[in-house]
Amino acid sequence: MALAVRARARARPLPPRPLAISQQKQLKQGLGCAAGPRSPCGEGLGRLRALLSEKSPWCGAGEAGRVDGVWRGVTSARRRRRRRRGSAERAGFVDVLNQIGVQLDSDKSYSALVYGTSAVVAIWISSIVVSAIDSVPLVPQVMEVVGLGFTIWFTSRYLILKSCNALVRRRWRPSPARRRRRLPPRAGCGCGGTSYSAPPPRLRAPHSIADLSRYSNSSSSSNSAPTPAQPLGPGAENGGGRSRVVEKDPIKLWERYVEWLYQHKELGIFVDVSRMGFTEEFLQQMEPRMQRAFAAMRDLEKGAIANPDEGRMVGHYWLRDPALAPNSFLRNKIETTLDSILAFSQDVISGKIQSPSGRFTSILSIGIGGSALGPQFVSEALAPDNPPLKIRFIDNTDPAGIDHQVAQLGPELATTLVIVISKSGGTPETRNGLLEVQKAFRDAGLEFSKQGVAITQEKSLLDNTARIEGWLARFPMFDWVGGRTSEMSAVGLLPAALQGIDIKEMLVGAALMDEETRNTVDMVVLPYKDSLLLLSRYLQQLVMESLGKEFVWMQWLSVVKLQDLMNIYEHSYIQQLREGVHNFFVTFIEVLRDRPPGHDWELEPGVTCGDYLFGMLQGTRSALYANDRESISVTVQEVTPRAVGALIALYERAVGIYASLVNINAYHQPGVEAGKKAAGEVLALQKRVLTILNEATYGISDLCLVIILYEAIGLCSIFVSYF
Ligand SMILES: O=P(O)(O)OC[C@H]1O[C@H](O)[C@H](O)[C@@H](O)[C@@H]1O
Repeated sequence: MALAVRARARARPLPPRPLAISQQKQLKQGLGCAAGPRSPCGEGLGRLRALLSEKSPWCGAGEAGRVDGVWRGVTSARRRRRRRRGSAERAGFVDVLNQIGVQLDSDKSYSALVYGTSAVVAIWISSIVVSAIDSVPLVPQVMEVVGLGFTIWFTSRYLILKSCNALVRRRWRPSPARRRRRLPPRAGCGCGGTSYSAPPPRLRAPHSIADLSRYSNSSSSSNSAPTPAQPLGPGAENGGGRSRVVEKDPIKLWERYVEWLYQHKELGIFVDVSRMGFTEEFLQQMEPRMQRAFAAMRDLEKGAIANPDEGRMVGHYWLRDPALAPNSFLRNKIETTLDSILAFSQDVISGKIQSPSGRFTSILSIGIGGSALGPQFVSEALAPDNPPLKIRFIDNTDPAGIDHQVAQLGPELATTLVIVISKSGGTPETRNGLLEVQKAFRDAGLEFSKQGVAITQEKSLLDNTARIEGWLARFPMFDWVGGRTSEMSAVGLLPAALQGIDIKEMLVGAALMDEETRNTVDMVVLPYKDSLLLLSRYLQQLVMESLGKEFVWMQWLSVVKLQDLMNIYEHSYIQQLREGVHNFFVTFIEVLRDRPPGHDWELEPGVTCGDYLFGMLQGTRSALYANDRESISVTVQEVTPRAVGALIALYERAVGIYASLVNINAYHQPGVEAGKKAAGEVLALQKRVLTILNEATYGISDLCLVIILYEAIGLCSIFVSYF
C-alpha cells in the first residue's frame, strides 16, 4: 500500500518549461478573462503564472545557454516550425474547448489546462533532449539495449520482490493464535473484538491449605514450617490430577458447616469453607506461618517497601482509609483526589460540565488490564439500567474492535466523555486506542481535548500529552498502587461515579473488609474459582500477576455468570468438573436477593425463578462434592456497592496473605515485563525488516522510473519527429 502511494507520488508530471511572455498573454486572451487578482479566474491564473514561471531543472537559466548545451543537432528552422505549430495548436485547443462547452473560467478547467500544458511542454522538451542524445553516434543503440535489459530485469525482479515482500509481511504479522503463544497473557476484551484468556497452566498446583503447606515446605527452609496436614480421608492421585476423600457423613458435614461458616452481618457476606478438606490440626500447624504473613501485611500497611524489586510501597489499603497512609502528604493526595472525582462526576452528571455539543451522554474508557478489568466488573455488577452516562470499553489494540465501539457510538461521539486510563501512561494498546479515537474525533469534526480525560501517573507520557493538549481533566494514579489493585483509585472510582454508582459505599465496604481481614485468620480464602464472569476476569489478573511466579499455582477454568448456571454451559461445566481431571476447587458466589423488593414474581405457586437458581447451585455443589470436589461458598445478601467493595478487598487481602505464606512477592510482575519487552523487540524487528524491504523496493522502483521515463521519452520523440 505504502509502495503504491509512493509510486503515485513519484509519477507526478515533470516541471514545465517556462513559456515566453507572449505565450502567456496569448493564453490569457484565449481564456477570455481579465488577469486581475480578484477576478473569478484570477486565482487560477495566479497559479498558472506561478507554475509557468517555475524554472525547469532541465532548462537552466537562459534560453540561449540551453540552446547551446542541449539543442545541438536540431536545426533552427525546425525549431521555428515547431514553435509556430505549437502556438497555433494552443489557440486551436482553447477554441475546441470552448466549442465543447468546457467552462474554462472554473478552477477545475484551469488546473486541467495547466497540467495539460505542462505535460505537452514536458514531452516536447524531453523529445528535444532525446533527439539530442540520439544524435550522438552509438549512444541510442547502447541506451536501447541497456534500457531493454533493465526493463526485463526490473519486471522480473520487482514482481518477485513484491511477492517476497508480501510473504515476509505475512510472516511478521503473526496470526492471533501465534500472538497468543508469543505475547504475555491478557484478560479478555470487553469491546467486542478478539479476546483471549491465558492458557491454563499444565502443572498440577496446590489448591488447598493442605497442598499449600506441602509447597511451602519445599520452597522454604524455615524451621517453623508446619508439617503437611493429612487429608480427611485416604487420598489418591489420579491421572495427574488429585482425588481426596472429603467428609461425607451429613451430620459431620453439618457440624463442619456450623463451625466454619464465617459471617459478617454488616457487610451481609457469608463464607463457607466447610467443604474444603483441611483439619483443625493443620490450621494449628499453620499458625506461626500465618502470624508471619499478618505481620508482613501490617508492615505493608505502614508503608514498608513491600515491592523491593521496584522499590515501591504498596498502598491500595490506604485508598479506602486514608488515615492509614504513612504520611500526611499521601493522605492529602488521596483525599483531594477523591474530592475532585466526586466534584467532577457531579458536574458532568448535572450538566455543569458539558461537551461542545451538549450534555455528556456516554463514556468511552480506553485502558487495559488493571486499567480496564475493575471498571468493567463494577459497571457490570452495579451500574443502574439507565445510568446517567452509559459506558463502553476499548481494552485491546484490535482495530476491528475499536471501530466497532466507535461505530456503535455513531453521532453520540459528540457527547462522549473519553477516559484514557494508564498508570504508566505508555502502554501501547492504550496509546493505540487513544490515537484511533482521536482520529475518529477528527473525522467527525470534533475537538478531542474538550472531551478527553486522563487518569495516569503525574508526568507520564499520557499526563504530558493531556496537559499540553489541554484536555478536559486529569486525575492522578499513584506510584504506590498497582494496576491490578487500583479499583479503589481514580481508575475505578471515576467511571463508577459517572455511572451513578455510590463510590463512597464501595470504599466503606472495602474498608470494613480490610478491618475484618487484618487479623482474622479464618477469613483467609485460599485459591478459588469464581462464578461471576467479570469478577473472575478481574480476579484472574489479580491472582495470576500476583501469584503466578515461582510455580504455576492453579488451573483456572473458564467461569460462568451466576445467571448462566441454569443454561447449557452449567451442564457442561458439571460434567467436566465432576468427572474430568481433578486439579481445582470451586468457589460458588451466591446472591440471596433475586430482585429489588416489591418486584418478586412467582412463576409457579410459591416458586420464583431465583429459587431454581438456588436449587441449581446447591445441586451442583452437592454433585461435585459427592465426587470429592471441594468448594468454598461466598454468599452476599445483595450486590451493592458496599458488597462489591468488600469482595474486592477480601480477595486483595487473600492474595497478599497467600503470597506471604508461599514466600513470593505479590506486587511485582517480572513475567509481564518480560512479555512486554519481548513483544516490543518483535515489533521493532518487524519494523526494521519492513523498512529495509521497503527501501530496497523504493530504490528499485526509482531506478525503474528513470528507465521507464527514458523509454517513454524515446517513444514520444519518435512520435513528435513523425509529425
Ligand atoms: O495502566 P497501564 O500502565 O497502562 O498498564 C495496564 C496493564 O498492563 C499490563 O496488562 C499489566 O500486566 C497490568 O498489570 C497493567 O494493569
